[in-house]
Amino acid sequence: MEKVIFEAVNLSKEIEGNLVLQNLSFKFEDKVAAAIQGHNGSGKSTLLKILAGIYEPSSGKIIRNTRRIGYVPEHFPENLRFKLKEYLVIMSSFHGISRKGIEFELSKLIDLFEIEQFLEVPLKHCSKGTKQKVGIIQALLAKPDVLLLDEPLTGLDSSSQRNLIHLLEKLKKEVTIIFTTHEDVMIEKLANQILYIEARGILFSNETRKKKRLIKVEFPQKEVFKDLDSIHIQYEGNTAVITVDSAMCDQILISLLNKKCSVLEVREMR
Ligand SMILES: Nc1ncnc2c1ncn2[C@@H]1O[C@H](COP(=O)(O)OP(=O)(O)OP(=O)(O)O)[C@@H](O)[C@H]1O
Repeated sequence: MEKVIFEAVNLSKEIEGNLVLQNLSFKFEDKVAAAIQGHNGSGKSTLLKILAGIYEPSSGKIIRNTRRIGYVPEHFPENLRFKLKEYLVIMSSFHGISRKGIEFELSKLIDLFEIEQFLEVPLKHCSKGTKQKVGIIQALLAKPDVLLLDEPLTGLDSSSQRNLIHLLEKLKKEVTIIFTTHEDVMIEKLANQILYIEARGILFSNETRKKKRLIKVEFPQKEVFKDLDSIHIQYEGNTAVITVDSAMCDQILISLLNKKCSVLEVREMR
């Protein structure tokens, strides 16, 4: 079982007399890539701000079992006079990175996000996509274990969207990513959990796409699977392809090995 990093229990949030979120209960596990979905005004950004600790619930509770949270708001500040690199150096010092460490940390992220050619460009002249990357880099400089992204694809053209999704796919191996979005492509590529908020703030559904693993084994006889009847098994001659929740994988592997099965393949599925 993965560590639970956020748990909401009957969480409600009222802003200026308006009940925005009502009685939400959910969990996010460590290293999840979770999408928060819902119509305009359903409360997605508000929920993200609660996860970030910018807002506290009006009632109910939120348990944050995190070390450090990186939050990237939907809109990067307008009209910043700093040049891109100058701005990131200033942000690094806010995060307590030593002068010596700054160049090293920044160069890794500058390479990863491919923004080398814009380092001396004033931020107010950078494209929306570049500013979005700067926002994420700024959050990553704090070495967060959780990255919260509010509508990261808004305003980006389709190639910048693909580019950013690709980066996030790399990052999700290292860090928990929770994002709000209206873009199906982002959910399809990244999310293994979806939290859906219905209008008027009521949680409509909380669909969890659990991580799955595929196990391929050679088996002596079909009886070895008789205790695994709730698990999806596809037979090909004397090999079987079994789909299991990742959390159950080790336990099932041990049981199959004990029953003289030969394991041919184990891999993560999306
Ligand atoms: N600071 C605030 N003051 C007053 N009302 C607010 C504030 N923040 C949010 N709200 C209200 O809370 C509701 C939810 O807003 P929120 O921005 O969380 O929705 P959202 O789902 O992120 O919307 P969108 O998809 O349009 O970005 C809206 O009705 C909004 O007007």
